[in-house]
Amino acid sequence: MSNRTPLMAGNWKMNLDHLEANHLVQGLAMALSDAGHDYSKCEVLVIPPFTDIRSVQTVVEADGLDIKYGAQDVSIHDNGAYTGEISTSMLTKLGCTYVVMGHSERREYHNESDELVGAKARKVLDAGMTPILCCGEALEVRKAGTHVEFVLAQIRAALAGWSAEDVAKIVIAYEPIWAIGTGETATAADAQEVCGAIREALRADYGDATAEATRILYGGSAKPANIKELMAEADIDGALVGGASLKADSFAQMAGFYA
Ligand SMILES: O=C(CO)COP(=O)(O)O
Repeated sequence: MSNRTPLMAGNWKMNLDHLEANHLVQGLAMALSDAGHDYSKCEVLVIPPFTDIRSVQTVVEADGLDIKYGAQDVSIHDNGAYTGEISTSMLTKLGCTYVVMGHSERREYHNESDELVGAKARKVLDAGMTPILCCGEALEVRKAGTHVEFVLAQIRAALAGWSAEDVAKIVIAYEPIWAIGTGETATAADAQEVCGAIREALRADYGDATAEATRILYGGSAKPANIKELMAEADIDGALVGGASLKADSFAQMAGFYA
């Protein structure tokens, strides 16, 4: 049994306005409370669009909730002439504690490279927040059987030059692209194969302490029906959930996987 605290992270993507965000967070808090959720057994994180963060902060603070929140992306710059960008200090000011980077949708639609993803992770860590570094292969790579090498290369390129101590503070999310939003979940064994290989690569590169401390999530059509099976795997420490995080009851149920 590892001493890593499981993390259930809901990536809302480009869904829900700030009023709907209020409603979802309140509903989630209520569903978790009704289920007697023990936050020490599973951390609960919501990752709304930027425009919802202030509303989420207001609900979380007013109701004293244990739900954490973060952002889906961030700039590598501090401030200045970067139209459309959001800085780490804007996020910390709003109480964000996590930031996602390198999601396959941003790599694909915004041409984000491993180097840029790594620079974002560095910026987020330096700002005192936790980076959630996403990786994952497309269907062609999976079919070619080179998915493990592909994913390890993404992670190694993003984290080049990092210290073992810093790597231990991040979260890695393995999201096979063919399983995102398709209803096609990787089997628990498929997910474990890659998550286990990631942990072994961390062990080889940074040593046992880092390999044991770094949390590794699975993402891709994770839902109440498959979460227990996924969480039973040795190297899966939580999930990065898209669709199923948009409903309070289903996301709360996932966070209570241990019950
Ligand atoms: O991309 C994902 C989370 O970041 C996964 O999305 P789905 O859970 O909707 O497949």
